[in-house]
Amino acid sequence: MVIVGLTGGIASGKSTISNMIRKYNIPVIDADIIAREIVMKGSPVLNRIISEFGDDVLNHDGTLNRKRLADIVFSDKEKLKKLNMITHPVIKAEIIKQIEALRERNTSCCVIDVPLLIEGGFTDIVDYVVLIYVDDKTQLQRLMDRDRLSKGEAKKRISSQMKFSEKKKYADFIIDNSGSIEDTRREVDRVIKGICSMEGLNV
Ligand SMILES: CC(C)(COP(=O)(O)OP(=O)(O)OC[C@H]1O[C@@H](n2cnc3c(N)ncnc32)[C@H](O)[C@@H]1O)[C@@H](O)C(=O)NCCC(=O)NCCS
Ligand SMILES: Nc1ncnc2c1ncn2[C@@H]1O[C@H](COP(=O)(O)OP(=O)(O)OP(=O)(O)O)[C@@H](O)[C@H]1O
Repeated sequence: MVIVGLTGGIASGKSTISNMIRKYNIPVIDADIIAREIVMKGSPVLNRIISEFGDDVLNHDGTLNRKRLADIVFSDKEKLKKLNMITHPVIKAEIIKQIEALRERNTSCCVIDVPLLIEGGFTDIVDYVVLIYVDDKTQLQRLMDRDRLSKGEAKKRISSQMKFSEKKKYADFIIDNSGSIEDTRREVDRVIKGICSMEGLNV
C-alpha cells in the first residue's frame, strides 16, 4: 500500500484538500480527529495532561478545556514540547493501527493528514510527503476568519510550527493553496495522478 503524508501549517488547507482527495476514493486518516479522540474524558492521555498542567485545563464536566490548554502551550515552547511528548506517541500508534486496518482490506493507497508530520517525526511511516503552501498573509487571514482568533493569537499558533522553508526540504510534492479552490483542485489532481503513475495505480 502506498502511504502519502499530507501536511502543512495551520489553516494551510489540509482538511479542504483531504476532502478533495476523498473524491478519488482514497481513504484519509485525520490526525486532528485522532488527537481529539485520545483526550476524551477519563482517558489515560487526559490523565497525563492533568498531571502535567493541572486541573485548570478541565471544564466543569471533566472534559478538556481546549482553549485553556491552547493558551498555555502556544505561549510557551517548553510546555508545548511536554504536551507533544504525551500526545504524539499515542497519535502515531493509532495512525499505524488505522493503516494496518486499511492494509488488511487490500487498500492500494491511503493519505494521512498530519499537521505535525515533519516536526513530530511521522515521516518514517509514509512513502511520499505532500506539503501545502499558502502565502503568509493568506494563512493569517484564513486562520483569523475560521477560528475567530485575534491577530496576536493567530500569529502565536503559526510561530509554534516549523517554517515552510524548513519543511520544504522534506517534501516530494508541494501544493499551492494560496489561490482559488478551483486552482487547488487542479493542483491536487496533478499530485494524485503523479503519485499514481509512479506507483502504477489506477485512479
Ligand atoms: C492544544 C489543543 C488542545 C488545542 O486545541 P484546538 O481545538 O484549539 O486546536 P486543534 O486541535 O483543532 O488543532 C488545530 C491546529 O492547531 C495546530 N496544532 C495542534 N497541535 C499543535 C501542536 N502540538 N504544535 C503545533 N501546532 C499544533 C495544527 O495545525 C492543528 O491542525 C490541541 O491542538 C492539542 O491537543 N494538540 C496536541 C496534539 C497534537 O499535536 N495535534 C496535532 C496532530 S499531530
Ligand atoms: N483555496 C482556498 N480559498 C479560500 N478559502 C480556503 C481555501 N482553502 C482553504 N480555505 C479556507 O481556509 C480555512 C483553513 O482551511 P482548512 O481548515 O482546510 O485548513 P487546515 O490546514 O485543515 O487547518 P488546521 O491546521 O487547523 O487543521 C478554512 O476556513 C477553509 O475553508
